[in-house]
Amino acid sequence: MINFDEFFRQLADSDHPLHPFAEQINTTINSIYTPYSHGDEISWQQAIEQLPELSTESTDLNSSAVTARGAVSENQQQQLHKALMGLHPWRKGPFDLFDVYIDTEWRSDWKWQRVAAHLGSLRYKNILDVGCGSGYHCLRMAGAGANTVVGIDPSLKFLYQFKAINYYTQANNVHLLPLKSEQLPYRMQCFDTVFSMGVLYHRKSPFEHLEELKYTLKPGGQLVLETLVVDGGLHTVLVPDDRYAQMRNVWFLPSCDELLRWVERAGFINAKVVDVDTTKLEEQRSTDWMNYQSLQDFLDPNDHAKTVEGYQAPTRATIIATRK
Ligand SMILES: Nc1ncnc2c1ncn2[C@@H]1O[C@H](C[S@+](CC[C@H]([NH3+])C(=O)[O-])CC(=O)[O-])[C@@H](O)[C@H]1O
Repeated sequence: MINFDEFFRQLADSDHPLHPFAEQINTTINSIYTPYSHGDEISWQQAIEQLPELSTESTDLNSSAVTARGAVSENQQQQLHKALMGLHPWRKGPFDLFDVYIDTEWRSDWKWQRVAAHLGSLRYKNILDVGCGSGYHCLRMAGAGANTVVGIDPSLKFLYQFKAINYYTQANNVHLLPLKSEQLPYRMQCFDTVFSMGVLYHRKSPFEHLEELKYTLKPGGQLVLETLVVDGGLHTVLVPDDRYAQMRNVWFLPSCDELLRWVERAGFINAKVVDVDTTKLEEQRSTDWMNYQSLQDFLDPNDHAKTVEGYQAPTRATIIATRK
């Protein structure tokens, strides 16, 4: 099972920025997470139990693959590979544990490289990563010197993947919780930076999401918002008829200008687009560690500028803004 003891142990310190919310977060987690009520959780737990005991001699949270190194035998590597494969599919990474390289579906390091260049220093910051997946970016934030990183994601399997990784990377200031942003305590106003990357388009109400993000931040805190956009000017928004790039749960894809307007109307200032990037086939692809379909299968085979549904191919913008 996923155990949050270390998180709550740290929150018991009255100086911890999340201290005032400990009880409320605990109540919420208890109301939504009943160990082993998900049919696959036993097999994920078994994968964790099969991880070999290895002693981490060094870690590197600052290079493209989040890395743990140490002495390891060939036998132990095989055991590690097998246990980690028990948590397939691996979507966000890459990771390198004792020379077992988890070549994830996404080169999340490419996104981090595009985004991190515009953030300023993360040193001593308290950070929230909404929709954190396996926690890859959370670990990169810790590598950049963050004080505390809280990642939230409703998908329990990602928490197990993080548990496996952090068993070796041992970043005890990074915590993943099985929460949606809607389930966070209202008006926490305790984070210096909030990331929402790849989440806004999954929300039926983008303004509610922007409000949730705003109230997690201290006044003057920084929003880092990454989401799918379309070409066009102000007042341009795509609402797909049904699926978008085969995804069922995609709702609003604004143009960059329209997105900036949303962010400012939601109560942020100094909003600016720092990056726009059309996802390349090399950035999101099937690998041994994610052997289902991937971007190539979601694009028009005759015209990679379009999705199979005929929409603009996935293009993502990153916006940085400040809470008023
Ligand atoms: N309401 C919600 N609250 C919190 N998380 C949510 C919610 N809805 C969906 N998610 C979670 O948001 C993540 C979106 S993926 C981005 C991962 C990472 N950030 C990345 O930038 O690579 C999308 C992509 O593939 O880019 C998933 O893990 C969902 O479970």
